[in-house]
Amino acid sequence: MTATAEARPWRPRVVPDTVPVDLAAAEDAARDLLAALGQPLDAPHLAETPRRMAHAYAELLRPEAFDFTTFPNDEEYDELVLVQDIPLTSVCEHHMLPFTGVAHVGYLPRDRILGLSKLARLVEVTARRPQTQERLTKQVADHLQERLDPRGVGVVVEAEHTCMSLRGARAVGSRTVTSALLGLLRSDPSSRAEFLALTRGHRDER
Ligand SMILES: Nc1nc2c(ncn2[C@@H]2O[C@H](COP(=O)(O)OP(=O)(O)OP(=O)(O)O)[C@@H](O)[C@H]2O)c(=O)[nH]1
Ligand SMILES: [Zn+2]
Repeated sequence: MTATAEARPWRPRVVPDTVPVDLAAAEDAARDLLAALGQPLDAPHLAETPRRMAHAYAELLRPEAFDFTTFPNDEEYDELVLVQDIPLTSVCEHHMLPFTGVAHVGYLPRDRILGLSKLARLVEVTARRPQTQERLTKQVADHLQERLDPRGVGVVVEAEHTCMSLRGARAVGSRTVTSALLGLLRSDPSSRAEFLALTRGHRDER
């Protein structure tokens, strides 16, 4: 790469793997599901519900492509970059019920820095599929490591799973915390401690 090319923003597109969505078939299936669950679908107030269910799930499962815009790290900034409290909505793959919370995503830059909003977009694109919280956390970290090649990556996710709070165990208010640390944020004790203290300190304030 020439010096001029390096000075420019670099914008590879992140395009999620998606398959075409058949909303009409989803609506029929939602109608069948509700009928099988004994719901009176001929009642006027439920007439539109299968269509809404199909659209709602399609929306929850529809990731949007985005540009992974990076810039040269001209100032050789070498401290932690951390975006806290990125809102998160995903769907648990076991029950297809939502889990919601926040992600804290950070990295230690090397040659390039990332457009800050791209950390939030990366969380969003990774969340819009049937997930476990552990996989979601690891995928965000791995993706950032592969694309940006920073010296370290840290991801903490805190979420409430409605499959555990609204039904089943009914553990209302319980939060699950997961983390993925790579590179120096995993191996260097002081970098690791700083990242975890910043994310934990933030949690304790709430
Ligand atoms: N590890 C992990 N488990 C999850 C996640 N989301 C939901 N689960 C769990 O997946 C498990 C599925 O367990 P099963 O026993 O097959 O399902 P179930 O009979 O509906 O279980 P209960 O929820 O306990 O009523 C439950 O313990 C859920 O709490 C997640 O993101 N990560
Ligand atoms: Zn679940």
